[in-house]
Amino acid sequence: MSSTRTVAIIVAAGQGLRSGSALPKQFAALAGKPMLAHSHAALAAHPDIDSVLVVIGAGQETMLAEALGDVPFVIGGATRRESVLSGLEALAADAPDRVLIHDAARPFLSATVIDRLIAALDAELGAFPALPVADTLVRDDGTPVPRDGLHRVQTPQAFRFAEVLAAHRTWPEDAEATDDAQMVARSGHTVSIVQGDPMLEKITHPADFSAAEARHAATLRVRTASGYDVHRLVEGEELWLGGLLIPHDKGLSGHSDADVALHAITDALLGTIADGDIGMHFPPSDPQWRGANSAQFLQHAASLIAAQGGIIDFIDLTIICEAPKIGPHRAGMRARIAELLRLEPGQISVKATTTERLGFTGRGEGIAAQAIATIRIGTQ
Ligand SMILES: Nc1ccn([C@@H]2O[C@H](COP(=O)(O)OP(=O)(O)OP(=O)(O)O)[C@@H](O)[C@H]2O)c(=O)n1
Ligand SMILES: C[C@](O)(CO)[C@H](O)COP(=O)(O)O
Repeated sequence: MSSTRTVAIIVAAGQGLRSGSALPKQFAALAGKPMLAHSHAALAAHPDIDSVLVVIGAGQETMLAEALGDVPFVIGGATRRESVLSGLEALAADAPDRVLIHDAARPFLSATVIDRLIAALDAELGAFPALPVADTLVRDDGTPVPRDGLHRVQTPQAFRFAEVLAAHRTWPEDAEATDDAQMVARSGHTVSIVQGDPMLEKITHPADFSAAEARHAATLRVRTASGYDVHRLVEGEELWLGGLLIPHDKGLSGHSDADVALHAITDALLGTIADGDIGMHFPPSDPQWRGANSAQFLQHAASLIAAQGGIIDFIDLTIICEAPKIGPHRAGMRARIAELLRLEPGQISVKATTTERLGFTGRGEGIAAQAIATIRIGTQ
């Protein structure tokens, strides 16, 4: 194990005014979680990064806690440069060897880019990712600007800690600097370029959100999983099925409301992320789930998928019973399940079959349900 200590700073103290977002953009939802949570997870999970410090604006503490829970943070300043300096100064008392400085506004950070930066730091004082300019460049009056050797600069930017701190501390107040690499370079140090990543595009304007969602969706892979459940039909119980209370002479019995259809879908969703089954998340032995509305089980499974950046594409549910007739309730079930999963009814299929009076369903002793869930999710 290396004795070199590397810390990451994420600057997230901006207001995101150009983004048109109701929340400061770094806390706005993107691909199922707050934008900041994406790069924080990537940095925190990297084996060469020892810790992550977030720099937020004054008054953004609650939004940070909602986005990431209890994580180390400091308060930044009125400009990006001031926010970076706040982060560096907070680390200075117990200075790491190396620091990566990253914009929260660049959410999709891969381990590969971090690897490239860390490798470059073995030989250089600093390194940053960049992409060559591919478009023709012109000035306002249409005069072409030669694009040879021009790059679009991204973050994280990686430095030996002492050098970047000194560059920030000595930077003239009135001098302009749009990133940290140019500050270190102007102190006379070599800062090298590593290959950037189109996924690291900065989110600045309103249209950047949908473009980022589309870039993220293109990286996802399809997964399917099935769920199956059975509950006993008894007299004296309400019948909850597919999220609806259905008039019937019997109801399903179980520890919760026994909505066998929602249970099958919940298990199918959990299956797509290989996260056990409904009994593991909501043990029948736990009294808090006695009589519980199964909608919360379904929504919990959906939230686990969203937390991994997954997208639910389709649910196919089959209810197996002799009675009640499902046809009259099909549209209501599709609408309710769609509402609970924040999908469109067109993404929910509800089918029903009898077993020709055979077996426990045929004798009306119970209802069975099976579901297949299809989602898209990242592979990392
Ligand atoms: N005072 C500031 C300003 C910006 N940033 C951070 O620097 C990154 C890049 O800045 P930018 O995209 O310009 O974000 P905002 O300043 O929030 O955007 P706007 O200028 O539209 O308000 C963002 O992660 C942002 O949160 C910061 O930490 N402190
Ligand atoms: C640091 C940066 O992301 C590198 O491209 C960029 O300079 C930030 O600029 P902003 O004007 O603070 O958004």
